[in-house]
Amino acid sequence: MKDAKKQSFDAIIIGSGQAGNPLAFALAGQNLKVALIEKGRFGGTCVNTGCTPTKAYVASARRAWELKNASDLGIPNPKLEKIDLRKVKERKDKIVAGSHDGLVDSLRKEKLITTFQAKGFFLDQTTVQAGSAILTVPKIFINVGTRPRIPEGFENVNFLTNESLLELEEIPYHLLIVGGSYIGLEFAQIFRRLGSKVTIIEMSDRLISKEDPSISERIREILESEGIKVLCNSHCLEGKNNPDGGVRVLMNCGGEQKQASGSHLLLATGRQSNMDLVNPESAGLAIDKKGFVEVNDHLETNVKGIYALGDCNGKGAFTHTSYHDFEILQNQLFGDKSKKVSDRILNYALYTDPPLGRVGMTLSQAKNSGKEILYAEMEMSQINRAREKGETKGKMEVIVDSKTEQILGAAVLGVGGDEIIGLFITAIYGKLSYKTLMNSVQTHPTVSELIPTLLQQLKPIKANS
Ligand SMILES: Cc1cc2nc3c(=O)[nH]c(=O)nc-3n(C[C@H](O)[C@H](O)[C@H](O)COP(=O)(O)OP(=O)(O)OC[C@H]3O[C@@H](n4cnc5c(N)ncnc54)[C@H](O)[C@@H]3O)c2cc1C
Ligand SMILES: NC(=O)c1ccc[n+]([C@@H]2O[C@H](COP(=O)([O-])OP(=O)(O)OC[C@H]3O[C@@H](n4cnc5c(N)ncnc54)[C@H](O)[C@@H]3O)[C@@H](O)[C@H]2O)c1
Repeated sequence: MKDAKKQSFDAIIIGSGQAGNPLAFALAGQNLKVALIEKGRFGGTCVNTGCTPTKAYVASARRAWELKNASDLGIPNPKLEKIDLRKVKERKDKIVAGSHDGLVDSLRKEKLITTFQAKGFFLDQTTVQAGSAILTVPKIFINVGTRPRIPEGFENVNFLTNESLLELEEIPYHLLIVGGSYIGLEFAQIFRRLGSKVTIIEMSDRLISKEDPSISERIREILESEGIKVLCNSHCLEGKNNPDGGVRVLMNCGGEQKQASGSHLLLATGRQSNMDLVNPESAGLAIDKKGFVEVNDHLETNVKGIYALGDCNGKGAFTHTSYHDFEILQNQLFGDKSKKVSDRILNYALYTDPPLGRVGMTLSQAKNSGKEILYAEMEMSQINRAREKGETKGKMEVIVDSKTEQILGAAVLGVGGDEIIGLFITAIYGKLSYKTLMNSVQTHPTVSELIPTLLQQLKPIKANS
């Protein structure tokens, strides 16, 4: 590369993810010359192989489920043809292309942004190589995200990841899924509803083990009620190809041995940071034990002028956390410098159906926090709107700090839970007393109208000693 001509910019962004793209436009808006480097598809994981395509599939699977269960609501079940995954995929590809192409078009129109379709990596603290181009800058922003983590034991088996599963054109006959968390559970219900047999294999003693046991149990019940098989406490896994073209997963090599056979295998066992792809050692960047780049509350790495945003810094693992990282940097660079990572309140939704909306502490975390807490829960089956919709699975729960009266956490597992949780998120950000929400009059008939009633039922609950 000695002969390559150096190009200079005001800023380089490595990775066109949920933070990098808005940052590129914000920097250009300040009249800065920006290089945006992307090794794959512009738009990153969420747009191309994450949120957008999976939520499009969730919607198709939901429609299939509604048709199959039409008679529950007094409508005759229609005669259904076999689902053609190519059609479902075509719809998904169109939605993804809409977002991807819109972004690429906007990037093309912005004269101050130069895009590079190549892997970007550090040569030193101010120089990055992208393909044959050598770029030098005073400021570098890393937004390289994560990729599927492939555990040991699967070296000799054909497996799918979230990326390749989304490219299938035939519905798997029997999909084995290793990993019972966000990706595993969303795909399990999607493919079950589209017609696959599905088996989830999870090493923990319960599904989505970051949640409280009672929520994990409810989600398991919901999935099992649709015919999904769940095998928890499955350790020491090994994948093997079957002679018939299928796959099998062997479990529990030390104890009672088990195995599950299927036609396809999805590995949904978490993500690993892409920081190793950027040669962090050439810039002297500090990387933690899990492979994430270390940043402070303002997203600065240990090297002056180099910042890291999104999943690769280990401070978040969602699109909204990555976008918030962009907002923090924009505020730090061009605003009043008031925004920081530690202001963020954890929240997310799991897009099973019904979905789980979650904010703040779980009950177990609140019990361990040493705070005096109030707790209330309500079954979805007690809520008229849920009954009218014929969707009574799940529950709502809320945890309050009895001294400050502020809400510490809430979960809504039930119809509309992904949207309803927003009420609690707003109350927490606004540091509202729970009584403000309790005394509000909510629209009838909604699930939210029962939140004041839920709060009236708060009772003290013992902390863990
Ligand atoms: C199946 C699935 C479903 C999901 N669903 C949701 C959801 O419903 N809600 C939600 O909030 N989150 C969801 N997520 C998580 C969400 O997609 C991520 O949190 C989000 O995309 C992270 O954005 P990011 O900006 O950190 O990086 P990414 O979006 O991962 O983008 C990083 C980009 O950097 C590129 N890159 C990597 N290394 C280099 C390099 N050396 N040079 C150049 N480019 C490089 C990559 O190709 C990629 O395009 C889901 C994830 C998956 C996998
Ligand atoms: N709705 C959403 O917001 C959404 C949806 C999908 C993905 N995501 C994001 O994507 C990321 C990845 O999701 P994920 O579900 O792959 O990861 P995860 O880290 O949440 O869960 C991985 C699961 O796999 C299990 N596991 C790991 N190794 C195993 C092994 N060898 N054998 C058996 N089980 C094993 C773990 O116990 C865990 O339950 C998450 O951080 C999440 O934030 C978010």
